[in-house]
Amino acid sequence: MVVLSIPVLDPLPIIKTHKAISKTSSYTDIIPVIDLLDPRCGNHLVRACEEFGFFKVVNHGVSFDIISRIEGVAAKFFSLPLSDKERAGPANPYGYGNRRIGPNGDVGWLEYLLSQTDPGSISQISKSISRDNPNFFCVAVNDYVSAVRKLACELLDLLAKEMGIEPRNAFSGFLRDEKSEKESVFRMNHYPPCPELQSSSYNLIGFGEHSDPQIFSVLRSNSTSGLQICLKDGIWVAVPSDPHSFYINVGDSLEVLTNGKFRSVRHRVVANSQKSRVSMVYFGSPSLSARVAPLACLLKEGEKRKYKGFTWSEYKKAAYASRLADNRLDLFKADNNEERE
Ligand SMILES: C=C1C[C@]23C[C@@]1(O)CC[C@H]2[C@@]12CC[C@H](O)[C@@](C)(C(=O)O1)[C@H]2[C@@H]3C(=O)O
Ligand SMILES: O=C(O)CCC(=O)C(=O)O
Ligand SMILES: [Fe+2]
Repeated sequence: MVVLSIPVLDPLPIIKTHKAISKTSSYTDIIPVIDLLDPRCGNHLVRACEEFGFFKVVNHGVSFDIISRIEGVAAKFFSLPLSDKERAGPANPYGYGNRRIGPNGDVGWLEYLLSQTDPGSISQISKSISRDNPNFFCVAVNDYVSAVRKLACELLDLLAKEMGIEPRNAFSGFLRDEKSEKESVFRMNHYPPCPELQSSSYNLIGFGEHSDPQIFSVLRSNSTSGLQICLKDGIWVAVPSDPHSFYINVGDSLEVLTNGKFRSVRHRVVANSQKSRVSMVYFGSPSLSARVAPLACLLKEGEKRKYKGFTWSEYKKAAYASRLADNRLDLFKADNNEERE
C-alpha cells in the first residue's frame, strides 16, 4: 500500500503584541525614505540596504493611473465569490490560495493570488479569473509589473553606481534578463479584518515571519498597516502604511551577491481587527540558470566569502522544501576554509 504524506496544517499562529514598540513614533520614523529626486539618494540607498535591508521610495515615477488600475483589479478579484476565485487555485505554487502558504503546512490570515510575471502566464491567469473581461486584468498586471520592474532596476543600478561596481548592471542584469520574467513573481494579498482581535491582547499573524528569497521585492499596500520588519537587534517595528509609496525588501539573493553587506530583511504581517489590508508585491528573481554568488569586486582584500554560490534553480528548490520562517541562507553558508567560486 502506498502511504501518501499530507503536510499537517498548522493552527493559525498568534503572537504577543508589541504595542509599545509598534506605536512609538521614534521607531517607525527610523525606516529610511529614499527620495529619487534627491541627488544624494544613492548614498542613502546603500546605507538603508546595509542597516535595514528595507526602505521606502518616494518620487518613484510610477504613474497614478498604473497604481489605480492594479488597485481596481485587486479589489475586483478579492470581491469575487469564493468559487470564482478558486477557479484560479489551488496555488501550486501559482494561482489562488487561501490560508495555506507554500507546500509545507504554513498558514496565515489571508487569501492571495500568485503569478509568474511573463506575459503568457499573466494572460493565462487572467483568463481563469475573469471570464467577462480578462483583458482588463491582463493589461493592468502587465503594466504594473513592467513599471515596478523598471523601478527595481533603477534602484539596483543606483546601488551599483554608488558602490563603484562594474558593470553597472551587475545587480539589475538579473532582472533585465528576459528569462527572469518566468521566475519573478507577482503577488496580491488580501488580509480580511478579524473583529475578534479587538478584545484580545494578542495579534493574529496574517503572513508569518520570513525573508524573501529573491533579489528585490517591491511592495505597496492600501492604507491599512500590518507589515512589520525585524531590526538587527531583533526588535520588530511596525511599518506605517503609505499607499502612495513603495517599500523595498532586500532578498536573500542580494544578501549573497553583496557577501552579507546588505541584509535580507525578516518581515511579517499582522491582521487588523477592523480594516482589510490589500498588498501587492513584485519579487524580482534571477533566471533559473543564473548563478548567484558574492561579487568578487565587493570583497575587500582577505575577505572570505560568507556564502557558497548557487544557481537560482538550486535556491528555489531549497526554498520550496523549507518552512516559511526557516533561514534558508543557512544552507548556503560557506565553510570556514572558504569556498572558491
Ligand atoms: C512556505 C513557503 C511559501 C513560499 C515558499 C516557501 O516554501 C518558502 C518561501 C515562501 C515565499 C516568501 C516570499 C514570497 O511571498 C514567496 C512567493 C516566495 O517566493 O517565497 C513565498 C512562497 C509561496 O508563498 O509560495
Ligand atoms: O503583505 C505584505 O505587506 C507583505 C507580504 C509578504 O511579505 C510576501 O508576500 O512575501
Ligand atoms: Fe515577504
